[in-house]
Amino acid sequence: MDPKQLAKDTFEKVVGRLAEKAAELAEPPVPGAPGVEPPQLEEPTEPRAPLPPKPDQGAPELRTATGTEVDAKPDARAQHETYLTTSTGARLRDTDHSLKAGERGPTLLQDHHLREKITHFDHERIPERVVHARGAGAHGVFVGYGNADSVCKATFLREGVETPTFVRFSTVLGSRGSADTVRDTRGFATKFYTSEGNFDLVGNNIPVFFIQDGIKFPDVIHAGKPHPDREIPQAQSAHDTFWDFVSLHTEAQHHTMWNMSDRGIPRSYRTMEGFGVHTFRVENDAGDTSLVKFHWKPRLGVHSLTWEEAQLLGGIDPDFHRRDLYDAIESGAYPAYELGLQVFPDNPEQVFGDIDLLDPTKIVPEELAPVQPVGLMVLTANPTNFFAETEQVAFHVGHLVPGIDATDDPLVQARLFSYVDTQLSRLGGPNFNQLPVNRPHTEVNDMFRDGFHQHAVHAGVAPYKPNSLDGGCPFHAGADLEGSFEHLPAKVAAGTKVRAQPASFDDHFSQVRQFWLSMSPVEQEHIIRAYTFELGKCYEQVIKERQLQCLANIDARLCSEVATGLGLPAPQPSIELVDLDPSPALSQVGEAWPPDGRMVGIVVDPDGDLSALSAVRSATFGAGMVPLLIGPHGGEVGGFPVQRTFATARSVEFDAVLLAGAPVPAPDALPARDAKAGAASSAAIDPRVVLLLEEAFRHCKVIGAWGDGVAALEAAGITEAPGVVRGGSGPDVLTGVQEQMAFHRVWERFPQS
Ligand code: HEM
Repeated sequence: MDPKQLAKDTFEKVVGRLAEKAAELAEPPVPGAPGVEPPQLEEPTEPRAPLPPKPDQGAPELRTATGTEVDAKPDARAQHETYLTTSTGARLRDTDHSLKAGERGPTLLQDHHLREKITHFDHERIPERVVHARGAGAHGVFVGYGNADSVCKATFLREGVETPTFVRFSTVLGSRGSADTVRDTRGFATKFYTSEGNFDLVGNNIPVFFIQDGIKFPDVIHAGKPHPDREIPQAQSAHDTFWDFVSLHTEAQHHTMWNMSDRGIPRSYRTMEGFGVHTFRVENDAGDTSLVKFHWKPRLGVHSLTWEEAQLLGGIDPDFHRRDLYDAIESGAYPAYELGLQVFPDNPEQVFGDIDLLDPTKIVPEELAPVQPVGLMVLTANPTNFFAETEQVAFHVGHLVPGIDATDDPLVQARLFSYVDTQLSRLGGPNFNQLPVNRPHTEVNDMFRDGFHQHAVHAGVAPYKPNSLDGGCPFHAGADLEGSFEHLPAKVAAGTKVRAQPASFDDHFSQVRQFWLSMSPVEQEHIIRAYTFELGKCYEQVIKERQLQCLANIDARLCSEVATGLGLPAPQPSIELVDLDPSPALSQVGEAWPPDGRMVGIVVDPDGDLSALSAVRSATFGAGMVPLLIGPHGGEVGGFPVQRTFATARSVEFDAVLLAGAPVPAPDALPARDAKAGAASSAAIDPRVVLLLEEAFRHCKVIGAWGDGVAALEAAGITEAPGVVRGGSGPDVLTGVQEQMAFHRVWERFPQS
């Protein structure tokens, strides 16, 4: 079957089932799901703010990752019952007043409820993750296509097998409360609750890593985190220690180049690729092994913010990515990602051509080894409780299932140690795999006993094997070993114990140059600006000069333009530059993508002509996009709910802006800016709308206007330009807008931001 059709059918199957489930539950239909009519127009559309408390949705196989007895038991504390209890179940009459000796007297030590309540509160926080502290999670389902069988016997990849998943997206450097849209790598960690135990694919949105050996992980993280004396800057790489590290450890240059590209500021978690980074070894039913790299490909394409958008969002909506993921799922615009494999023959050297597959600072270009789709994941439900799920989820690269094994990549080897070690202190003891979000959906019989937060009541007297007291010796004759996990037999290169790495790890620049040469002109421009900004924030001259030397070893123009921006001379390369073939797959520009789940802001004027509004909203829903009405005030306009007001809306939130009217400022509003020559007076249009349009235009978004909306466009100084669709009926304008949105931005209008 045509691979694109297979992905479409699988997506429609999963989403269609959710629509049926929604209908069964007599909930509002899921906008965007195939076959689902646009919602009742008088109903508020998503996202609402603030969202109401979540009702029990009664769909455990899709809603929760666990399906365990803990979830099944009603918990009075979570059910908003009519009475409260202590933690041991005694009913409380009053939780608002402490027990005192008289109304104005001192509080009594006897007040157990006061002490219990405050003590529990005092201990609510756990340590944040040492890296990737800021994150957002979602539940999903993965469906295998079956074509991976020829290389990998893992059951979750078999045709039609459905496996629940939990995904946590994250930034790396910032603390738990930091902003989402900073320039950084994004984590993309997936837990598959397979029938053979949990498989965790703990990846990033960048396919290479800063270091080649995990022993340097504390060093690179110390360099990226805030300076230890002042604890600034937060969630930034634009500071001396980061650039000191990456310019001294030139193996980091490849990852750094990806960070400086648009990949460092994704539009959304929904429009981000994911990479397992390391090479894994897989085995098929016949026992043949191959080497593979895992890729996640978002169904909506790979899209980024502009730098200015990212900065604005840091102030306007620091939760932008978290909110975007949550709202998209709530509104039925389910994020979907295809899992793909690059497959390489297993060979003793573990190389593919000239590329060392054990070096995590190298990619294998897709043009040399295509990414073959093997299944689709659809994120179908938000967590019910952030702490219980997103915060307590514990991923581990060692959570492998039969048919998949790690390789000798020295980075993954250190990771195999690090994750459980950090989780022991983060989650307060050794029993965190009993937490609902971490618990496998298979039976567990691990003979691990006791320890902090032990929830299981283990029966028996012989937690050791073999034994002759607890009825069985499963590892002896007759035991069912079918389907057990085994490390795949791979030859280990024998040698002397050394602290050293192979010579093949020494090339730190050729693939960085390849990335640079694969970018479109506008992407190259963004990269130059990013380096210039970041190095411009460094104080130490020697660090800037050393990084310029690295840039000279990547590309002369890149180096000279950044050097000009810094006011420094551009050095000559210290190595011979190698021109690898560019890899067009690395560029984000040029391909058309479906519009599903895109946010369309519609500016309305309560006093204007609203006749096309209903049809435009329906058509937007019908195309799988989310229309958000932007009005001068809250409440309703033309019978439709206003989701954003001129005070709360900024163009950065929208993928396209439509103008259904030309709202004038309120009579008592501050005077607007001067009218522009040759255009309608901007003073005639609410200045907040003018700002919205100016920004949308500057950020190269598609803009559409009809009726009076055209006058508003002109008031913002926007006339004929690529990506501006004006005139005709509202639905016609939407059709034109939708076609151009397929490319995410109007690239011809760059560079302007
Ligand atoms: C290819 C390189 C790497 C990738 C793709 C990667 C990815 C990730 C991701 C996605 C997370 C967040 C997991 C979550 O959402 O809970 C994470 C956390 C973490 N990583 Fe890595 N990482 C890499 C390298 C390393 C290395 C080399 C080490 C240490 C030797 C390391 C140690 C950690 C630790 C300690 C955490 C926090 C885990 C927790 O508290 O649960 N990582 N990593």
